[in-house]
Amino acid sequence: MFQDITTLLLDPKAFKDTIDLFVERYKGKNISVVAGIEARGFIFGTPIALAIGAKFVPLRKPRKLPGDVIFEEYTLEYGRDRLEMHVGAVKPGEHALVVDDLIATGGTLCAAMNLLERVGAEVVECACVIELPDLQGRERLHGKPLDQYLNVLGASVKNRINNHHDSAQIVPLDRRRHRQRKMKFLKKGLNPQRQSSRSEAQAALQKASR
Ligand SMILES: O=P(O)(O)OC[C@H]1O[C@H](OP(=O)(O)OP(=O)(O)O)[C@H](O)[C@@H]1O
Ligand SMILES: Nc1ncnc2[nH]cnc12
Repeated sequence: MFQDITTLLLDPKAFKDTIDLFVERYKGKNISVVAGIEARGFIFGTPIALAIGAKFVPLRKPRKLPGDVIFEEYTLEYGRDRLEMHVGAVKPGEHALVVDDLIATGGTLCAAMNLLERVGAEVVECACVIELPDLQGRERLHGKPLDQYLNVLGASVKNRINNHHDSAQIVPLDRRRHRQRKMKFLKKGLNPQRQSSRSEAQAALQKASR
């Protein structure tokens, strides 16, 4: 199922509640960097960074950042991708929080942590709104705690949001929508500039369209 966070964003009170819950946890914890993962990690990461007085460092998909970058490649549920970070954005010894909307296989968060650790930063925690526990993404976090504030399986915080904000339910979209998105991703893999090889992407496309 594709887990969609845009319903949460439609309700300003619920969105603010969610951000506040992260801020309560991280304020005063000596975190100087919030690293947000493109694209949905930017939505949650920037307000958290502003509220705790940390700088915001975007971790972006290939060829988006204008300066010199270091990068990490990783595998997703369907295909491969790559995250990039500007050289010099994070200094050795800094304390970092990684923020994304969702952890599935953990490949994306693992790549983000590797980038930060390669430049000598310490990753304090990874913060997400949703966890898909069946995919066991936690196991790829190098032992770093995952802090999740709106667990789709019904953690207390999700209940707080869902009980108080009728329009803010996080809803799984139907399988057709998820499949369409997956096909779109795999088609992008047919572009030789992307990380997936042409033959890998074609094989995956055939499998997905069965
Ligand atoms: O735990 P993982 O298996 O690595 O998957 C989680 C990642 O997948 C989604 O992003 P996606 O790669 O679809 O990119 P997008 O947000 O730019 O659409 C999501 O926003 C996470 O970043
Ligand atoms: N099931 C899912 N829903 C939303 N985003 C995702 N990214 C990876 N898997 C996902």
